[in-house]
Amino acid sequence: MALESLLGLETILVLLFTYALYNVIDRTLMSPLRSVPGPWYCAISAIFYKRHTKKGTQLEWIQGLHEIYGPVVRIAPRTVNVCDVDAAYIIHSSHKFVKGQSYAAFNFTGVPNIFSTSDPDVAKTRRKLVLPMFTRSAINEMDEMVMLAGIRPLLLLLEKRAESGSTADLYKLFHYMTFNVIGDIVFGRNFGLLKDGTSSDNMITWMNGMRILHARVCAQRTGVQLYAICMLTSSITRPDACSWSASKQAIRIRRSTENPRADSLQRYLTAMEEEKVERMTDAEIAGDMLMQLSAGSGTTAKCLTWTIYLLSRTPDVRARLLQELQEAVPDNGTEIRHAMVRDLPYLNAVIDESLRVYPVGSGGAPRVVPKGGVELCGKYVPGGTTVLARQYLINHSKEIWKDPATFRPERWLTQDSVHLEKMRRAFFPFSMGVRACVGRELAKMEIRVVVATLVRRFNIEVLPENDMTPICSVTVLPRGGSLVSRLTKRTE
Ligand code: HEM
Repeated sequence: MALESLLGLETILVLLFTYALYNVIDRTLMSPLRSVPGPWYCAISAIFYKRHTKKGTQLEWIQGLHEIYGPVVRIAPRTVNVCDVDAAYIIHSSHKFVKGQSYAAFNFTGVPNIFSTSDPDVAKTRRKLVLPMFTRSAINEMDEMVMLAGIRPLLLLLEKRAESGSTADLYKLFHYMTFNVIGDIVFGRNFGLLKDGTSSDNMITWMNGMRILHARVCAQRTGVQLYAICMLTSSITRPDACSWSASKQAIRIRRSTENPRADSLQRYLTAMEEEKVERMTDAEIAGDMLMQLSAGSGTTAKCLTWTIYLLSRTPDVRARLLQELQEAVPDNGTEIRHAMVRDLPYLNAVIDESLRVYPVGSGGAPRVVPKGGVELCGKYVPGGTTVLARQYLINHSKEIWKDPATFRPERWLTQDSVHLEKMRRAFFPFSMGVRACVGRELAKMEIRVVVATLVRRFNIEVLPENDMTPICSVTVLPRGGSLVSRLTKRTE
């Protein structure tokens, strides 16, 4: 009888209740994070954070929490978000705060790459190899390759659409263009995606590989472990395998080529020799190559999408930009090259302002607090806690920016040098410090030339059918996933 009651439903309920109570006390009253403010339910469970992450609404949700609780908020039992520039510098400027476990989702070839590694030594070595790929001088030398693979075919296609009066989904075409560019300079193969807006070179398989990556990252972030089981099926892993074998093939071909051209892949292989990095496997090299494709395509394409969208909503800004471009490139038929527009102040202000309003790389950048903990904005955050200093939230902080939601490029041209310095310090859309973006110069080059060319050559009407509500996944993107527009050629 006694045994029966011991194993009975009541006992199980009591045990469950005790366990739940223990967890609640452990995560609230006993937790070393107890002094960090935040809603009580976030201290107990990560489910609320995960739900918003899954829906893509975490940025506005966390923004709301900061308005209530201040610059440091506990958003999950072991996760803290900070909306403070000094705290962001503490987190990102040294290798002490390593990347968290969630980055393992980017291990395309089964081993860590430049982006996913949490080992500071590996990160330092890989950055030494990758940085020469995208320096200013490297970009200048690759100018013609970028034009040939991406920008010229895009322009040709858009001119055809303008002539025929049909619409163009710029969101899709910008992705094709950025894929083409990385394909050419990193893999030595032109995907030819913009020939007729469709795929050659088995592009659909490549794209699927990227989509799978995206799903894998989301699954990891939202805790859907079941996804891992699906990943075991060969039909799903095939595109990954395809991208990997294509990368290995590119390395093999390059190594047997006698006079290779000076592209990104070649700069990487040369840096390997110069740095005497001998023990890297093909999987590691292929991982770094695929990382460029993943990090360098969607981000740039989305920044282009947001910039064209924002310009379509602000005729005054568009008119001022056009005037600057007409002065810089008087003949409408001239092909715009990077050197012609690189230093145009208003064009650069437009791009910076677009990256301020929609910092596309603001998906997270979580870091782990080192042993011994850290003080952020006067709050002690213990070692092992995941911390995030999201650029989107800092970019929309009323303490730094006047009318933060308004797209106003003029703010970057202010004569108030103190205020300008404050804005510049708070502005890090390419991240900052030891793990900052290595592809920034390439991205800026593509964005400058494409925005300048499109605004100089066309009148662009963005159709109202596009759902441009920003959502946050790995990047900040429009919910509708399109920018269907009608282009007409400008005559002067
Ligand atoms: C508008 C375009 C771009 C934006 C906004 C952007 C933004 C960022 C951000 C915020 C990070 C830090 C992410 C983190 O720590 O989790 C990052 C890292 C990185 N980006 Fe970019 N990126 C852009 C374009 C590119 C391009 C064109 C490439 C290369 C082709 C590239 C390659 C990388 C790599 C390899 C890293 C990892 C660096 C490291 O961990 O050491 N990105 N980027």
